[in-house]
Amino acid sequence: MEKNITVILGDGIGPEVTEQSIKILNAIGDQFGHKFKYDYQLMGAIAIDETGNPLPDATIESCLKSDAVLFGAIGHPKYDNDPNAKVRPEQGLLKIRKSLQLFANIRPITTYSALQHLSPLKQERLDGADFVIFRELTGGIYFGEKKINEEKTVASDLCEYSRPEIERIAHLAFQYAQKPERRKKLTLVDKANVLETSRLWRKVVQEIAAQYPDVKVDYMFVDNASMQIIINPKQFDVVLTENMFGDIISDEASVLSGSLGLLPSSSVGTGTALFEPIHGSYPQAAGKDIANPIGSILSAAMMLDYFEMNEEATLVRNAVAWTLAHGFVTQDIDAENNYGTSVIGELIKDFVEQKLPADINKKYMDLGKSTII
Ligand SMILES: NC(=O)C1=CN([C@@H]2O[C@H](COP(=O)(O)OP(=O)(O)OC[C@H]3O[C@@H](n4cnc5c(N)ncnc54)[C@H](O)[C@@H]3O)[C@@H](O)[C@H]2O)C=CC1
Ligand SMILES: CC(C)CC(=O)C(=O)O
Ligand SMILES: [Mg+2]
Repeated sequence: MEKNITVILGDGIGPEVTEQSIKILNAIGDQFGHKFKYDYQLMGAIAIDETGNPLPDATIESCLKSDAVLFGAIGHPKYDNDPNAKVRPEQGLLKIRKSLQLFANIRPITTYSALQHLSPLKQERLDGADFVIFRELTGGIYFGEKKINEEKTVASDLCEYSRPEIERIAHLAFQYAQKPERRKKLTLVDKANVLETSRLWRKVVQEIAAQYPDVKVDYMFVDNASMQIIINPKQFDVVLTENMFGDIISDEASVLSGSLGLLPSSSVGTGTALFEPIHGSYPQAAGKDIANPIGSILSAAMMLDYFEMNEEATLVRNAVAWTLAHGFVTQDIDAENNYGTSVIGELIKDFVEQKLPADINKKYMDLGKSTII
């Protein structure tokens, strides 16, 4: 198969984690006879520096023509620390999501037995926790009208949702909950005791639920959900929620996995799908070869699933699980015994290429690691 992929490296650690995913996609291509063609485009602070625009038209044009988009991260402290900045990297990200109508951001929360010692939770609470967050991505407070008065003393951000915006992601989430591998449970996370938008979400979800009688639905306020994710994560199967709540609770849920650097996502809608790790540009780590590339690599695996290359995706996920189980981890997972971003990427690539254990042993013993395959 041949696939055209728009690659947006972005800012901070975006380029170095995405580079690992490209290595692995190329290895998958060689192994399975696929051709992945990449078109590199700009977005974020780097795009502002080079063109004055956080999302140049050329980037959107490339995305619209491609089979999928692989994205790293955007964001730079020079904008984060300047509340008066007129143009910001994040505007590029919001605009690409809107332009490609990526209304559903799917964030699987996976736990790895090899990493459970990292969690502050008791193991029995965590063992087997596995849920998927369906985060609405093109509506809500991130997209509502923004205002600030002339004196800069009062500001507001409008949170607005329409029935069709809720319906389309709710159907996707219910259909996902019906999959054979799921536990047929959907939890709507909202703040319906306070917010009118949340009451609309509840009403619409209650109506739609009737079309999915095999899926058990429950409703949870976001403040309680934030606590339940930590104390009883196994109760969740599919979590459906609005844009900002989904953004926040998914970063929180990454603690169950062991690091924000581990979690991938896919964003889907009516056009080209986009795949990105859930983390940001982690500017403190940029260029240091210390960031965890696994969130990006697993996003590439989600892209392979989207291309219906399921065997290929499974191989990448197995490779990731293998590295974690054998202690090949970055410093966010183990502060004392760790490897660089590029070594982890290289090792996952070697696994995908099914290099002989003896070859892998030699290579990684040279790096000072003795427990191999
Ligand atoms: N999708 C995107 O492009 C996103 C961009 N941002 C932007 O990123 C910039 C930094 O934002 P932060 O709030 O610091 O969030 P962040 O996600 O970049 O980093 C938060 C913390 O998570 C950890 N972390 C994140 N990614 C990691 C990785 N791959 N490996 C190991 N540890 C990792 C680090 O401890 C880091 O300090 C800001 O400009 C923000 O606007 C934030 C979130 C998403
Ligand atoms: C930078 C924001 C616009 C987005 C974000 O935090 C996210 O999508 O996870
Ligand atoms: Mg976020």
